[in-house]
Amino acid sequence: MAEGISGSEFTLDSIRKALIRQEDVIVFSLIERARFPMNSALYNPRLDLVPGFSGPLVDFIVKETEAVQAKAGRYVNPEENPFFPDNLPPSMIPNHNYSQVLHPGGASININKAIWDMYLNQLLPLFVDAGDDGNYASTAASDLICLQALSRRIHYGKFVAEIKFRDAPNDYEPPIRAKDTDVLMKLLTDERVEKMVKKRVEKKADVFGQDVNASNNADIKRYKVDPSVVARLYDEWVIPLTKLVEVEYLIRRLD
Ligand SMILES: O=C(O)C(=O)C[C@]1(C(=O)O)C=C[C@@H](O)C=C1
Repeated sequence: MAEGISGSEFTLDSIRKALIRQEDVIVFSLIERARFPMNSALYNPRLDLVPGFSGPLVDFIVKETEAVQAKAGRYVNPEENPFFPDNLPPSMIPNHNYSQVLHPGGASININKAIWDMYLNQLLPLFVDAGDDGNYASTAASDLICLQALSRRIHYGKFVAEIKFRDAPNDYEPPIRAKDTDVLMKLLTDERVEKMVKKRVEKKADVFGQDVNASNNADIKRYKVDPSVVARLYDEWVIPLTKLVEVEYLIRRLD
């Protein structure tokens, strides 16, 4: 299991380290997706490109990929949430013993629909060029890597919330019982950490995404993904959605 959750080392610090590591994956996955143009035919619900399947080609590719991964046990891992959870086949492999640190109510939280809409409708147009190069399958594979990385990071809010609850049950229990989401949101918010996260991801996009030039006269930096887009991704979507997952988790924590 990923760093931060494996039994003995379940602390806010170790979970934050896991979130920091996931930033690298998110930034690199966006850089990979930026190799392809928009390829909007992939997302068009009116182009029935696959005989017998009605819906956008990206849905077809993601559904089929998730089905294979489900059979290989991907969604038995409490860190993973599918984008198309209906009718997923069960795992065919022997169960791995994932440490069960979450409250059982956490399993029902899946906000992938919101992540999908944000990614396709708001984020993609900010960092890919217009155009169509016909590489639909590769583009969709890239999209899925981005989506899964974002989904894993945002749903990590369940683990963050669990540790915050365990660290201060007396603070959290009254607003949980009162179902007071505003108080819960205030309790779990750490503005200093949020500022640091946004600054760090912008820097990572700057370092990882620069076009590297062998000559020294690179006065003008060119980026594969604009660092300000990555900062905005975290500011407008990743952090708010992680907090939404945290609140959703806490509300169920005493059920
Ligand atoms: O690190 C935490 O304490 C978190 O809850 C995670 C996170 C984030 O999404 O980065 C969300 C809320 C906090 O205000 C700070 C950071």
